[in-house]
Amino acid sequence: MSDALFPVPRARVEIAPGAVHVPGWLDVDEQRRLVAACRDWARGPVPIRHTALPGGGRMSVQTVCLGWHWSPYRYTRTAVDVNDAPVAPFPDRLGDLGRRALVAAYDDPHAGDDYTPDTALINFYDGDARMGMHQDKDERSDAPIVSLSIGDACTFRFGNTESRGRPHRDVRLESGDLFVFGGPSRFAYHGVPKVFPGTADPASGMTRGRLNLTMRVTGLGG
Ligand SMILES: O=C(O)CCC(=O)C(=O)O
Ligand SMILES: [Fe+2]
Repeated sequence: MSDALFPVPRARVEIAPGAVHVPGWLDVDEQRRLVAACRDWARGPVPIRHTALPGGGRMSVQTVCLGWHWSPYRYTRTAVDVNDAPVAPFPDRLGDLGRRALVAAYDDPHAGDDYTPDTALINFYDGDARMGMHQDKDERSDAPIVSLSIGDACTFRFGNTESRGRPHRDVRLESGDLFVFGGPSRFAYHGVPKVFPGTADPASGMTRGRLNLTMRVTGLGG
């Protein structure tokens, strides 16, 4: 039976209360469109970069932001640690995608009604890039985080709200997967200990590396 004629809802997997993994949520056309848009955003007005850390190091991941610029550990309207350019606006169609994502993840037609993300962080992982366990806590809002993955698969480690340590669950995120964390899981520690090079399907638009886009509500207004 053809998927196109009889679309079947994707299975949702609840990883923790409020944290849901929806495998294969984006179809390949949506993945390709998003990759093309991310390539544009990566060029400027703020070029994608390895974020400098206060300790002197740099993140192995490369990041570019929309709506608000994130640098450790705050949001600003201009790229204070790059070229001081105003960041590209947060596009309406990403907000629409974010609202659809909540509907799918929480299996509730109204889950996205009041969701108005105003920033996106676009992360590119190549080579040995990874991301240590951290909380997304520079936002002044407890609205859910919507995370989309395209390209190489990775291990996404989803922990607890108390510490970087156990208990945690390792989830393999593949191209097109959606992961939402909100409610009691909104401030859970999470990270990406491993990316699996060469696992990307070129049909996704990514020939190498992993792209991750997270949408957030900063709660900063204006
Ligand atoms: O790449 C991912 O899946 C997670 C990214 C992340 O946690 C972040 O940008 O804060
Ligand atoms: Fe994060």
